[in-house]
Amino acid sequence: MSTSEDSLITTEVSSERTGRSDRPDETVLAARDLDVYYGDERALASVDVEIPEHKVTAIIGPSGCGKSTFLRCINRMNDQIAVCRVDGDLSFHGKNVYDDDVDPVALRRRVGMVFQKPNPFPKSIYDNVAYGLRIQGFDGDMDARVEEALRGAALWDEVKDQLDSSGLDLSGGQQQRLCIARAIAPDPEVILMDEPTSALDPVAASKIEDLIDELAEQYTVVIVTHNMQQAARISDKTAVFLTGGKLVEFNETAKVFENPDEPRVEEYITGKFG
Ligand SMILES: Nc1ncnc2c1ncn2[C@@H]1O[C@H](COP(=O)(O)OP(=O)(O)OP(=O)(O)O)[C@@H](O)[C@H]1O
Repeated sequence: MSTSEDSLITTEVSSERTGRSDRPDETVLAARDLDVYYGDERALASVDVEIPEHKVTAIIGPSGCGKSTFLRCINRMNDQIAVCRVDGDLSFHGKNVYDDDVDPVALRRRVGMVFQKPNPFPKSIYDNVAYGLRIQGFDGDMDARVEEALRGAALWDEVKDQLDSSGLDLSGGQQQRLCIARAIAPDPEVILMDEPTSALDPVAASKIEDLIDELAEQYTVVIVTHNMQQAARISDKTAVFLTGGKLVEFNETAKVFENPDEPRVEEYITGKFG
């Protein structure tokens, strides 16, 4: 097993994440014995994990190991896949989100999502951000909320004079920040991100990484990434899924990257497979 002097990847694990790492963990999401099937195929197998509030949790692992499936369970996006079946418990503040009395639309208001490919609506920048608020029947100061969300997504200064232009006319990185503004406008507690930078150039990706660091002050962030350097740079906790949909290691990011408990995780992180 490696020691901290013999780190598994070249990127340093940041230990100074604006004081977040020193805060004790308060569980906001917990999976217990979570199984997910697509028809007869099991995509997640007995997953147990506790995701802490106001921190960044990275989900890593080889292709097809169930990372996106796990993310989509959290806000019940898997409901839209007819063959998908979920067993076990996935609780948000102690309430199983799969209980009959949970309204998935209300859940998604509290657990927002940002996807791999920026997907703004073919609407103005303003209307993209206002969209979710209008659906909610928000009757407060819309201009102020739109500005606040765009500022929160580090986009306001770039777009404040063109709020009526189409969101589709922005660059890829700006479009992704617009999608983040759209996700935070309804003031969720959790933001799920499924490979949010993989379609972006390195400069745009780096801006999103900085933004994720800021967002974690206010929100709980769960991010799926294929990029291990990114996971090491931006996350407080790392969950490693391996083939068969098993969560094989979950710990502080520094521990996972510098001295993992599981030999298979070390092999994965050092690029021996995956
Ligand atoms: N809509 C679906 N219908 C049927 N099977 C699916 C569906 N979505 C995912 N699967 C299967 O579930 C397993 C896990 O897929 P998932 O997309 O969650 O993995 P992943 O780790 O996110 O993969 P990647 O890194 O390639 O995006 C795979 O075997 C995949 O084929």
